Amino acid sequence: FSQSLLQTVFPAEVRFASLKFIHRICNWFSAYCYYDITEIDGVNTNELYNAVQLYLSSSASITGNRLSLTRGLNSSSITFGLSNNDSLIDTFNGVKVLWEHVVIPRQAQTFSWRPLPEEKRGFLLRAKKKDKAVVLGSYLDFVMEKANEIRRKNQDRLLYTNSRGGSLDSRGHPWESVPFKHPSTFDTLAMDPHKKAEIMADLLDFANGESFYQTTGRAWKRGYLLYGPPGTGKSSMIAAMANFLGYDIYDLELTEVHTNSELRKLLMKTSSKSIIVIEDIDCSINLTNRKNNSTHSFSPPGAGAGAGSNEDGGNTITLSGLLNFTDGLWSCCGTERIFVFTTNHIEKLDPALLRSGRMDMHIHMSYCSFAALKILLKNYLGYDDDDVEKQLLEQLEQVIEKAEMTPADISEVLIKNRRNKNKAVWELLEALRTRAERNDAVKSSADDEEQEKRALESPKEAKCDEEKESSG
Ligand SMILES: Nc1ncnc2c1ncn2[C@@H]1O[C@H](COP(=O)(O)OP(=O)(O)OP(=O)(O)O)[C@@H](O)[C@H]1O
Repeated sequence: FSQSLLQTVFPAEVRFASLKFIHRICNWFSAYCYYDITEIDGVNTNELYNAVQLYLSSSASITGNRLSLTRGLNSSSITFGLSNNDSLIDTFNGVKVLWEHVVIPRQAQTFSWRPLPEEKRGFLLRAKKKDKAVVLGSYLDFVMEKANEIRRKNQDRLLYTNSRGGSLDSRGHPWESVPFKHPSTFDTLAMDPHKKAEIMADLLDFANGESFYQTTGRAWKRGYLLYGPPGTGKSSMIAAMANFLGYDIYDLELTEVHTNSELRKLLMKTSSKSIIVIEDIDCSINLTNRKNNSTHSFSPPGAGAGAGSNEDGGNTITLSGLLNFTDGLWSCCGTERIFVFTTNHIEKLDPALLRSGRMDMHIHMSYCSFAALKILLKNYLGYDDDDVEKQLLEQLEQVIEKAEMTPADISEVLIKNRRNKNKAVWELLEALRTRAERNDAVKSSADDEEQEKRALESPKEAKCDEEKESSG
């Protein structure tokens, strides 16, 4: 009765104005301010809504009692989220804020050009008025940043390769991609633990070094040169680096790139937080010494003898083009990028590539050491130090260096007998011994040859010395 009386006595405009007035007074005295972050902002999806949802998924997974679980397309992990109309308190730099996930049914008659979700979703952020500056100034930026990080971690990373002959795909992109699923990690990588720790620390320093690179005025990039015999784990190391940092990999096939400008365009289309790899750099292009080549140009194998005459016109990549790719102004079109070159023959590389500052870290991937062998025994057979007889372990240690076997060779022996662990270790010892003996034999015959050569040369040398003395 009162409601209908009020409605007849007071017109709608008056009621609306008085409600607004009461609201304003309440707001005036309230210690809090509120922010609405709706899922759809007009007709566009609100990026901030998605970011908040992801950000809260990290805190909700720890503290929430009731969570909504989702798993996105192309993702291998489950994300947690706040349930409908649930709330959660978050703290940032000592400032407490409350997040509420508000979900209300959308009115059926709402008109829109595109189909809208049946529910109207949004986040309500409540903060103290005195903390308004912190919330608007840095908290929301922090939320966006954190969400990007989580998105990168959740999403499967991609392995890119440049398209054949520099052709573009349907989106006009020069890179083709597939999900990157290589299981290699620093735990599975067999190498000296100190070296491994050093590389991991270097990678972490790089990834967390934004302010360092900014204050020193250096481009935020780093170069690694991996060298060593085939099968020592260079590719596995690259995969481990990507898995460790959560970066995408761009596997650059240099033989498919014909000019320096093509190389630059490829670089421009790579994203930040990525590893750009050129494997077997000594085989990819004909890297002869610059001094021997007046045009400073190198043609991919099969590009023809006269290809070096015109930098961008012919089928030519120059060493300077490659160095510009990693070093010059173009290398900075994007941030947080790692360049990795691999080679089996470091001696074949042009000194310009090896000069200090060009490749920041040279990593020698060597034959399997005893420390690396222990990692392989653990990975393949589940053996710890105590599980292998002490004597057997000592025998392995004695021959491993002499045998000069790569981790790939050792893995083969272990895989073959992995159902019979004891047999696997004995067979490995046998293989190591055979290799060590063979290497000893080769070495001693090489020594003999050297001695014979010296003996043949020595009479000549003696004669020379005599002549020198007499003329002196
Ligand atoms: N250091 C290592 N730790 C663990 N596994 C290794 C290691 N080195 C080699 N392997 C094993 O051997 C296989 C071949 O290794 P990988 O391709 O990484 O060697 P590579 O040095 O890149 O060889 P290439 O120079 O021929 O490309 C890998 O699949 C891995 O299983």
